[in-house]
Amino acid sequence: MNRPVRRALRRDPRLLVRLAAWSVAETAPALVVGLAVARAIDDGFAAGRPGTGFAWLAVLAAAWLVGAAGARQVVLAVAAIVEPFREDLLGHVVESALDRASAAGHGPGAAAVARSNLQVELARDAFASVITVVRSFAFTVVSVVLGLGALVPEVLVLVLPPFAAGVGLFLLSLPAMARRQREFLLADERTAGSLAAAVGALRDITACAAEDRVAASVGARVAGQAAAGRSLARVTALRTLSLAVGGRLPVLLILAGTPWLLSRGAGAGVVLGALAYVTQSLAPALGNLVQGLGISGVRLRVSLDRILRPDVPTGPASPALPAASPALPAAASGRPALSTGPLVSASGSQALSAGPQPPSPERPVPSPGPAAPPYGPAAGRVAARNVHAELREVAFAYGPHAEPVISGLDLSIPEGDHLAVVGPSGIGKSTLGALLAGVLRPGAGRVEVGGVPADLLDPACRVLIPQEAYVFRGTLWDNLTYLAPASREEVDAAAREVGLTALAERLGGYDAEVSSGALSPAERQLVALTRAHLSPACLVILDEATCHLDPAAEARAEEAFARRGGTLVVIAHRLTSATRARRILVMDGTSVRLGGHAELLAASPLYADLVGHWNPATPQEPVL
Ligand SMILES: Nc1ncnc2c1ncn2[C@@H]1O[C@H](COP(=O)(O)OP(=O)(O)OP(=O)(O)O)[C@@H](O)[C@H]1O
Repeated sequence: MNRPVRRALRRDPRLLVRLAAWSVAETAPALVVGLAVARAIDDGFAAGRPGTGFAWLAVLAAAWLVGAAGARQVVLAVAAIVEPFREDLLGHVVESALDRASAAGHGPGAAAVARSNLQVELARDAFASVITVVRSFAFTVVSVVLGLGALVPEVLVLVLPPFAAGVGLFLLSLPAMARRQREFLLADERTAGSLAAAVGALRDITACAAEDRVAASVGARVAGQAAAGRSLARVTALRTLSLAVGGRLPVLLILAGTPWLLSRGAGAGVVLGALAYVTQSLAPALGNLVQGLGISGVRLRVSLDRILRPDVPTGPASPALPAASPALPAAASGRPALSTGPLVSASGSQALSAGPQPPSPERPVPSPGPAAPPYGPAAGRVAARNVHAELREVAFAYGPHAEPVISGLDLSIPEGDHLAVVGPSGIGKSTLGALLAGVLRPGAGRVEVGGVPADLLDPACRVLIPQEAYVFRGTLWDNLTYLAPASREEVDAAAREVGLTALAERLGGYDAEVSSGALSPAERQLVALTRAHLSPACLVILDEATCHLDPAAEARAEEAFARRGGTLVVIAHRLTSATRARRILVMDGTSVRLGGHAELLAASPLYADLVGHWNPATPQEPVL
């Protein structure tokens, strides 16, 4: 770790000489302050010679000017040392990235390089800060010792021992402090990283009903950070003690030793001058050292560790959610959970396996239906005997004081049903879909699927496809088989059924890389629909999942799901969806009505009204 630092310091000795020379100028006030105050009082104002007093104060003012000019040059000299250090580290980062990329056989990861660059900037700043602080401390101490020696050498006996004790205490506590500061820094980053990951994955977390697990995981990070903070606070007390001993005790000793100093011929000005040296120069220099080394030194170390030894786990710069992604259950929404890893096929395939056999990529998806075996639950989830959905006295509101979107709803959806849900926009259709999928929990009443509360149901039993379909960066094949492994024939068949074949060919086959941004909304919907079609779920909820498709493509996709078996709930975007369904649920806010198309036309004014706005002769249907 020290190599780049040593290299930077040894690169050009002239730079160090220049830095030292300007440091002398910068610390001119520290050298002069006590002397000027003492002489201004003893030889000037107290002796009735104000001219001499002002002259000494002018000397002090001149020293401040010299100090200011010196400080400016010091910044430039430090930059001259630090910038090559930065370039050195940058070169290392780029070379390592290229080496790793050529070893792995792909281009350098831009994100990794960007992260390392950030570490380089942090290391550069920390290095500059450490040089500044340590150098300033050394020059200030020498200046103060010289100044006190010139003023009244006896006072050194009162100042130096406690000051040395304070510095000693600080140096003794430094390793523990650095360690704990570093642990706190890393804990802080881990908390921020896991929070950022959780916020970025909120949709997936909700879809997978993984809120409790993610909250526990983030909570553990927060608790870890709190513990690191407490532990740091304990050593910080030592730091405060070292400041008190090194910076404040000399003041007390000078005050207590004033009679002694006066008896040795010192005047009141000398005592004041000695106090000025301690309070204006020595104590601040010690404070800066303690603060600067304790924080910047640790930052320098952590950053250099990350740059030079990226494989050493010093704490992720932007860690993914720990443990959450590999174990999250299959996405109820038909979307992958957090990562594009292999998790979903595992949980998705287990869902229908009657026994403990491992999932096989070639194993055909059993056709769901009343004779389907009990669904094996994902971890922490409950198996359902069937997917008969039952809603009893269900009420739901989006907040404790919000108007309920759904209230007193009773609904029975037998296994194998094909139900269309229609109603005006904002009436609660998606809310009903989310309750059925277990993504939302009812405020009152029960929503059960196969006798199991919907939110506790094994996610593999049902799939909810929302309006905005989710496609992750990866191959088309990975996107399609995300919820369950499938053979080539099965994928071909599902693609044909749903209407994805032409798109798959146009993209260049199943191995083509796809991403959300590269596909149109309709193409994304086709991918998500085919993925759901391939899944083992026996309860499929399409929440306007075909809204971007043209009417013919929508009809084809819906019919494919109707033929697929299992229970199908279509939250209709167009009324044609209703005419294809076996039963239609009309939601109108205060009540719901269930029935067939003809029956509802006669019995539900709202349904008749919705249909009345729709002229089947024109392609323009009312949007629900
Ligand atoms: N997350 C939420 N927080 C607060 N209110 C919400 C939330 N989601 C929906 N709502 C409100 O709940 C009501 C029902 O919304 P919902 O999306 O279920 O209706 P919808 O019938 O599906 O509408 P659309 O056909 O426009 O999609 C609306 O008033 C909506 O604004």
